[in-house]
Amino acid sequence: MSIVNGLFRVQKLMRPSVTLARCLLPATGHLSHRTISTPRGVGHQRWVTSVNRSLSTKVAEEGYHSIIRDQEKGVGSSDKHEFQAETRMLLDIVARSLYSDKEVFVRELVSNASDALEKFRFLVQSSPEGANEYAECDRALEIHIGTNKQDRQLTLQDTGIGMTREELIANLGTIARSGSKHFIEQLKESGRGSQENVQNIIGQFGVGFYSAFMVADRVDVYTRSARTGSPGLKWSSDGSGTFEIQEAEGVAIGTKIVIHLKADCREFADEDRIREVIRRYSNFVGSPIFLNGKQANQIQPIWLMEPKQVTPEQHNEFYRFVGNTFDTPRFTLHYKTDVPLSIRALLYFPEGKPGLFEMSRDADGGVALYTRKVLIQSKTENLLPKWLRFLKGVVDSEDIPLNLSRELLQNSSLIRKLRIALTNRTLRFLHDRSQKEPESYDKFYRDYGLFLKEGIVTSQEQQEKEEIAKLLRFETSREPNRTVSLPEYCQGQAEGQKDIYYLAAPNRTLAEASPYYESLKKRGIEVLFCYEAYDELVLMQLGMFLGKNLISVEKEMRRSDASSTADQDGLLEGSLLKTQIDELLPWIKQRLAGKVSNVKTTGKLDSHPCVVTVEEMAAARHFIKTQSHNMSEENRYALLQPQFEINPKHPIIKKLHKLTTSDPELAELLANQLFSNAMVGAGLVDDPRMLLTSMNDLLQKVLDKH
Ligand SMILES: Nc1ncnc2c1ncn2[C@@H]1O[C@H](COP(=O)(O)OP(=O)(O)OP(=O)(O)O)[C@@H](O)[C@H]1O
Repeated sequence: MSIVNGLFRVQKLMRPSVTLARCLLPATGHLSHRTISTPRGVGHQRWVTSVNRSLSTKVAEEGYHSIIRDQEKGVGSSDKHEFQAETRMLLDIVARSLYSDKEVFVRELVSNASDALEKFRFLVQSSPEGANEYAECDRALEIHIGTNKQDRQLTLQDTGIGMTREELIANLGTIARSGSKHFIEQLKESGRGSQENVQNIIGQFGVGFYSAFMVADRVDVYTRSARTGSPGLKWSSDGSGTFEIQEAEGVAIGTKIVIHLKADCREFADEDRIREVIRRYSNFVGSPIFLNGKQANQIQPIWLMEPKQVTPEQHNEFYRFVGNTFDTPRFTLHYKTDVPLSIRALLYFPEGKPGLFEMSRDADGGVALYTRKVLIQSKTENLLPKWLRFLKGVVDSEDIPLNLSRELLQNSSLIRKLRIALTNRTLRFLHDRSQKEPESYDKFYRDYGLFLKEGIVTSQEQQEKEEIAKLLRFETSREPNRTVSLPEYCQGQAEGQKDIYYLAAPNRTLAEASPYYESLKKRGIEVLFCYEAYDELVLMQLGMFLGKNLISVEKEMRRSDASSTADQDGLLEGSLLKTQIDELLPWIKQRLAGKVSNVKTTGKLDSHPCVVTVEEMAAARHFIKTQSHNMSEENRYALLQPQFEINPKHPIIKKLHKLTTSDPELAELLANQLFSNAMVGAGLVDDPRMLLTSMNDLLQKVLDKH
């Protein structure tokens, strides 16, 4: 008590501008040796810092500091409100949940308290009228937690922004939180699902304030907004369907949450249990957390430490804190630079595979932006490109002015510069990992390769696309079970090979048997095999790499006319004669009218009778898979413009030529079947069952003769 009184006395002695500066300081009370600009000007910093230091030392010496008092009391009548329907549903599920990690409610409430402190710090900082608009700006920004075993109570109190009556109704009566919204949506989709399902979803999103009802019979919230002249308020609910609000006296600025614990959750009234939970999830919260009067968190900004001095344990803890996660980081990128911008970055690559939620482009990024230890925004959009949304961590840049508004942050050229620098550094780091830890990198690539591909497709800069592309890996025609990068492929190219060839197929066997690959195989040219859906679209989007064109094998086949001219001259041994070809091509074209745009011969096939080529095979396949379902066959062919290429040396084609005169009906069935087969081979038929009827007609006709 005496220390607390002493503390306030010293604060009162400070001049107003100094006390304001005190609340602008990073709540850590740690020392910044730089001068921070405040709305009231620059200059008192060193003095304030030293006062702060002596105050915190004093607190530390005496070891006890608590603001929790049992002094709040509701006065007058109370208003009854109903929770929004979705909130009721959420509360209902949360209360009945057997979720084993109930302790996460502490993390959620501490995180809300910390947000409330940061919001206050930020508002005062960015508002020139800060000192007038807000009351008691000189109060210390802290979080206090009190346990009371006897009454089975847990209390969390912060000195942050607090809430007005309207805010109370909106914030604690409806679902504002994006995570909770997703939670409800998922739940609706899974038709409420099994208990296990519900638990997984809660674990994935967290449900914010409402998670308190996992452990509470009743929750009382006392709050007073920091805006000058705001009244104290009490919010109370048992989490069933309604909540009550009334005015209250004895309420300090900020928010105090009193949790009346359920009988089977009495463990959370135990100091040691809560200390353990704080250590696990909230150790690095940027403001001091006092548990029963003793500081319980570390609040050391480890991203500002020398990278070599941070232990793996510290990284693990910090990663769990910033990432809201249970795993450990697989890679850690911790670096600092002053050119071209001042950057202190600590970025983690998650160990776990990305969940469905992270895969969605709607998912938030996981990197917080600080400037000189002051949090500007926890999930800063645009700080990294969307495709790097799986990264967790912190970026601190002294070049970001303290009073830059969050809206301005979205479009700031500074943020753009930061993004470019961070992206380049991350790419360089991954490239390094691929060289120094190829096995770990390959595993990362298996888990997160899709994000890299998204980066190539979404990036606007060819140079950036190519930098990302260096990280891709493909098996090639040369050797099974071994992947190569694009630079390695280029190094292995024969002199004079101008292009990079790729082939999309579901697996190696189909790739090797592809008719489009036959001629390149004969020429001994290495081809990248793409087994993943979208790979070919990614390479098509990439277009070029190190000045070489990326060409699909289908395109290569279609574009080379030279050899087919040779065919048409009848130069190839065992081929149909030119006169026969001249008869056959128009005949086929007529029989396949409405389906093919052109029929020609090719010298690039050996064991296959024919293929279909289209202008851009990857785009065509994507179109067939995603958009062609409601389209007539006629329109589909009109859009695809397939070119039918036949092999004039192949026995079936030679036979076809004969049949055009000896048995035109059978010849027509055969031509149609060959075309349909080629369309299947090209991956341009979404359901091959369509072919069965015509195939049976053909078989029947052939078997008639026997
Ligand atoms: N201690 C607090 N002080 C002031 N406002 C609070 C406090 N706790 C909660 N709130 C308000 O209630 C709102 C709802 O809280 P909840 O935890 O459900 O979601 P959230 O914190 O907004 O979610 P998210 O973490 O996704 O941003 C908060 O956005 C905040 O405005």
